[in-house]
Amino acid sequence: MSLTDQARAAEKQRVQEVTEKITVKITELEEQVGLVQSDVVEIRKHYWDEVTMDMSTAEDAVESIASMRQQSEVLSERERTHRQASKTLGKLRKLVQSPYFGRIDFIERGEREEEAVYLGIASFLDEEAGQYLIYDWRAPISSLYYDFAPGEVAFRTPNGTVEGQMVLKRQFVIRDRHIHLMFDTGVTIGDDLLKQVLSRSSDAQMKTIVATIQKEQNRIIRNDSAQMLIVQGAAGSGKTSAALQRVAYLLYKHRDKLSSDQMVLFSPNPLFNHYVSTVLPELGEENMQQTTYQAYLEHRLGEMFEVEDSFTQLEYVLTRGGLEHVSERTPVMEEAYEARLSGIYYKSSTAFLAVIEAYKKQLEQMGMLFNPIKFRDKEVLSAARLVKQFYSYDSAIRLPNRLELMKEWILGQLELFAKVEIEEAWLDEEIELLSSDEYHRAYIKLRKMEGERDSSFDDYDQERHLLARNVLKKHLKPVRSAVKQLKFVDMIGLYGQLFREGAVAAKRELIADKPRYWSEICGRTLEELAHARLPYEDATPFLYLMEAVCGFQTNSAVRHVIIDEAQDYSPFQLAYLKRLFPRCRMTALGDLSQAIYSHASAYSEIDPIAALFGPDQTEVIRLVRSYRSTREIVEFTRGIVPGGDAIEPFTRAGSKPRVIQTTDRGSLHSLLAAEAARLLDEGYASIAIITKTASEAELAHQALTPLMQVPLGRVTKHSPTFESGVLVIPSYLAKGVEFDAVLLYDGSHHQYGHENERKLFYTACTRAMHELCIFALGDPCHFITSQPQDTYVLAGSAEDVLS
Ligand SMILES: Nc1ncnc2c1ncn2[C@@H]1O[C@H](COP(=O)(O)OP(=O)(O)OP(=O)(O)O)[C@@H](O)[C@H]1O
Repeated sequence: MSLTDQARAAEKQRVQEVTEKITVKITELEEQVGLVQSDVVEIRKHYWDEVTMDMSTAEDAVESIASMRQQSEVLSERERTHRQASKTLGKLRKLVQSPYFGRIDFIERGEREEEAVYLGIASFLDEEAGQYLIYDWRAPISSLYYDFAPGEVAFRTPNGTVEGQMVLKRQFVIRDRHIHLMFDTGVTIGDDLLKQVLSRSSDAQMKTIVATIQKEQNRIIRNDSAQMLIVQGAAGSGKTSAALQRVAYLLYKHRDKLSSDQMVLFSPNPLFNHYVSTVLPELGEENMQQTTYQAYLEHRLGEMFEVEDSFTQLEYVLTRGGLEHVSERTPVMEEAYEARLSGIYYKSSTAFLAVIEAYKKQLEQMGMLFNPIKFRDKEVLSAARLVKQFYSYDSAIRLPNRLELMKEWILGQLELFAKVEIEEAWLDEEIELLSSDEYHRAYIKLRKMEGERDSSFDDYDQERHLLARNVLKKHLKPVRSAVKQLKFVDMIGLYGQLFREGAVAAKRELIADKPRYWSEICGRTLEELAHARLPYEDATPFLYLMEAVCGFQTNSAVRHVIIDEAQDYSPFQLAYLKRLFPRCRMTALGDLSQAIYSHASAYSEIDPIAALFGPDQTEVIRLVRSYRSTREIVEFTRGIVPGGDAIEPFTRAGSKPRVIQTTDRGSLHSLLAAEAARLLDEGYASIAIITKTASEAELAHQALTPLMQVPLGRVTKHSPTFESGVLVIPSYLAKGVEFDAVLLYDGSHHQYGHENERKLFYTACTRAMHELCIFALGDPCHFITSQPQDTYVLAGSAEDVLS
């Protein structure tokens, strides 16, 4: 719809006026912030001058404390004002460059006058006129912009629904205070603007989408009713984008009671953390806490074990136990591999979670294991004695509470032990080795105990006793502290017991439906535990058992948990997170088609996740439109996964994916290098050469580096960030991120010949925004050849392509 010249001129004029008003406000605020800052500095500098401290009498003391409190209140009030003003200033500085992106004219039912509502990343009030010149995109009325085309409309407010007519919907692109683009639109959010946004080059960091949020994404962002919001959406459908705008929305809506540090985002890897870390600051909000599940496991178990990470496990699975290139694989090797797969699957299932629950119940009656309490070479309390003590408590008392009683009892026993141990000769030797400092300290202490009498170390017995007590106390400290941390519970033994034949008479029945290769699984688990190694598949069950026995650690401060790539979590892991954050709401975003791990995915059936909060508290939203890739790429990739035909491409055209077949690695590398150079020439900023595994990435990087005209980056699981340019990245680390062009390193049948590699292949291909080119060393895999011929171009042999 074209705008009249008059309308254009009026909008230009308005932008000028609004940015001028914002500029004035910025100047005012800068002054205010400066003043408040000097106040804060002054108060800090003269803090104690203003406080009268006199502790002579009780009354003076009370007065002194009151004066101190008053002074700190003044200081915190100034600091708060400073923080608030700086935050507003930050928002205004963004706003002045691009004050708004949308306008809707709305007439409320029963009213005659229409109101023009301009939407930006924050609201701006003209204080003199008492009128909002810009509305925050998160304000209730702003939802009209995302949800409706002009016509009959309605929006919800805390006081009820407001109905009316939208008579105009206009979009703007304003940069550096100038209107670059402006048009009226009939559809929800004009496809033209979205097409323009999506055609731009990708970036090493994600961008906000507030100007072009789609209706179905708005449902995710503004959902405030579900305790558990499950988003199941196609690759590139905007799950992560919607989740980040949702965080901004919730921070706005609940600004009196919710702060960014009460929200936690679980990301698939540290690289992804960096990738999304600029979205909220771009919207003028502080970032929420960001972590990975792996970092949490490390934090809890890293002291006890060498904890395997999920990527090492995946690498094992994808390289078939590191035997990928071994020509003569024996049946034993094959079996060990299959056994581990079966173990991975079983240990992440809800069936195993139920086994652990049942095991915990059983431990209430029998089967607890303890580490003996040792001091030097003596056993203070044997494991058997601890077991006896444990089961002497009332069996109705919960395990963690009984362990608390045990803890007190053991500390008491250590006191008794110390009374006898103090006579031992080794203490005399230690006393002789005391430094003069330590000796002096002991003397002072003795004087204090003696009531400051001028006693000296004239009584040998007294002196020896005192010094021995000090020395013994020092040596017993680590033992006492281990007891306080419940380290006397033999957690490794307890977990191992689940896999040990006949360890506890009844427990074998706990595992009624044993998975395939059960005895191999048991053997391997016990061996790993014996070497203080914890395979990734054991980490969550181990932690769960530890908490069931010793007491659950919870974090009640966190009110909202967002789990991205939720399909990569097992139902067990999600259940664990739910327990860890008992007061939180959850948003889980996932795509079953990208479930690349061998364990059961929480997304394979919605039921187990819905059960976490109950069906009444759970809502599922599906996104089927894919925004990232061109229509041609989506038409090709959607055929790879079951149910993919439901994925709708967005109408952005590009060229068809190409498949280039070669027969030797030398020409594969020359072709890849030539293709990367061509894409750079065409102006693409980010080009990813995606390999299946990290070991393949290392090989590819080595071989390609000398052939490239630009520096070739390489992403590993330790990379905290990535830059634009050309880089080599293993498929599973490319999750969640995107590139202008993807060159799939080797999509041959040899590399992607197994059914369980389908989703990995799909994930890798769907990282491409504008160009996808798949190389194949030998025959292309059947995930390609089973696609309709017209969805890709087969570029013959290497010679054809080069010529
Ligand atoms: N409403 C929108 N307006 C503009 N861009 C959008 C919109 N929705 C999604 N996009 C863009 O589409 C791309 C994919 O979005 P995003 O990464 O959030 O998808 P995803 O569903 O999390 O993808 P995946 O599961 O494949 O990682 C991003 O470049 C994002 O900016």
